Amino acid sequence: MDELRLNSCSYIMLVWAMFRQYVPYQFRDYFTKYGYEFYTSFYPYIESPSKNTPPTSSRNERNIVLSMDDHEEVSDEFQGVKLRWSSNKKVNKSSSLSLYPGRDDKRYYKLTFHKSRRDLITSSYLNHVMEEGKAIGERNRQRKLYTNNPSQNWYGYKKSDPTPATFQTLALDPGKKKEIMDDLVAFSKSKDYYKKIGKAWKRGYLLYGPPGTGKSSMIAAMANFLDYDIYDLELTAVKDNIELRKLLIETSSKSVVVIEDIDCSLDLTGQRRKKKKEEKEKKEGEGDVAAAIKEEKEKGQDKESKVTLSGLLNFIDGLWSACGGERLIVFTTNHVEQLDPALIRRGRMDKHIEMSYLQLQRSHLLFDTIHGVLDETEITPADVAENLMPKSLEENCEDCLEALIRAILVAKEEARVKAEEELAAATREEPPTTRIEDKAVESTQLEISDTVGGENKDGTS
Ligand SMILES: Nc1ncnc2c1ncn2[C@@H]1O[C@H](COP(=O)(O)OP(=O)(O)OP(=O)(O)O)[C@@H](O)[C@H]1O
Ligand SMILES: [Mg+2]
Repeated sequence: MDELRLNSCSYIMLVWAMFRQYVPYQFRDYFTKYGYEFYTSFYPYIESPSKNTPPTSSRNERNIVLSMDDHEEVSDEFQGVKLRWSSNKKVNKSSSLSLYPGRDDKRYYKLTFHKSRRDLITSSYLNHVMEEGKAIGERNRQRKLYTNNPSQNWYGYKKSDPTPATFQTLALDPGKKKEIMDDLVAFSKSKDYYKKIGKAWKRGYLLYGPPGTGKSSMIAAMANFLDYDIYDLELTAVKDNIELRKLLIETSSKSVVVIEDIDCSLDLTGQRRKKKKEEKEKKEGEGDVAAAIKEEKEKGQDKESKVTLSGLLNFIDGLWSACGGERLIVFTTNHVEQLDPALIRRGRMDKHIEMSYLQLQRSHLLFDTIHGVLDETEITPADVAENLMPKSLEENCEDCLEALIRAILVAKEEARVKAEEELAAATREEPPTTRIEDKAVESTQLEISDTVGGENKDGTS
């Protein structure tokens, strides 16, 4: 038996070697194609990875993409109609002489269906395939975070992965969170609406609130929720309005263009006010003040040659903003009151979202303690996130919550001492010196033992 097997293998090897030696490359393809069809008619399995087209997936892709091998066939069904796709290649005549035959062959897919269903296939099936292909491409594209870095002759974008914050990880009033998510979904599905009213398919969001309240986290959550790229635009790195327009044109659709801390990105907000102030001072004849402002203006002349308020307004809703679609423009600021009203009016910043100090939801035995100490203490989600983060593997939920209570008490004591200092400064008395940490830790022990060790304050255990 072994001898027979050995002989048949050697015969096959001999035939294969003669085939590759004497059959010209162009004809080989016919033999392979019909040989393949003959083979698959007996062997119903599909092998993967196939020889020429291994499965592909990029770092961030969620699914593995299988592609077809040469001469492979795949059947499909659309509205009850059976179709067959086969992968083929057009052999390039010159490639038979080259060292690497086959490298310049043209590969294509052939679709086979019954001619009576021609209309259905050409009118709806092919569109369906294109839409599906686009949707898969969108789902599998690797989203990126771009920033504008000034370089020698043009502003390029550096790419890296978007940050992981999501609406699930964002501590925010549930009603407010739902309102924002619904607004985003409505925007992403309103391509036809914007087309009908003749408006650019874009929407502006202004996120404002104290430092550490989650503005940047909200941007990442919005981009992750809609699967958008993020273009983090550093205005101070932009040479002038022309450059700004160029950067906008280079942004792709399905993206969020972000300008963080807009109030201090550039002195945009003061420009109008400064001009008004100059005119007012001039009218009132206070020559020296006007001269001083004029001199300051000359000194900072190069600053005004950068992006101007009108350049930014055009950036947001001028003609340029209509090129490309499905884009969010997000500004963040800690000082919304300092922004020029024209910059944040509806139509530019359509939705204003205030990110504020944390209101804690009822969640844990220590809640009452935290709620009690939280009165009049302003604490940002950033502070809470930092203190709730376990500092070692041994720390558990209780340890983190106690660390949070300590931090809140320290913040409260700091606020009390600061208020006393301000009061003393106002009435010229020396404030009592108190070591904040000792006082806070002492009252923490008191608070926690009341709640956790013994009974709750209200007598429940
Ligand atoms: N609402 C929140 N929910 C969850 N984590 C938050 C929230 N707000 C802040 N954080 C945490 O605090 C850190 C700082 O938050 P973030 O950078 O979003 O604040 P910010 O409002 O942008 O601050 P700044 O105004 O200084 O830029 C983040 O790493 C995040 O983990
Ligand atoms: Mg921020």
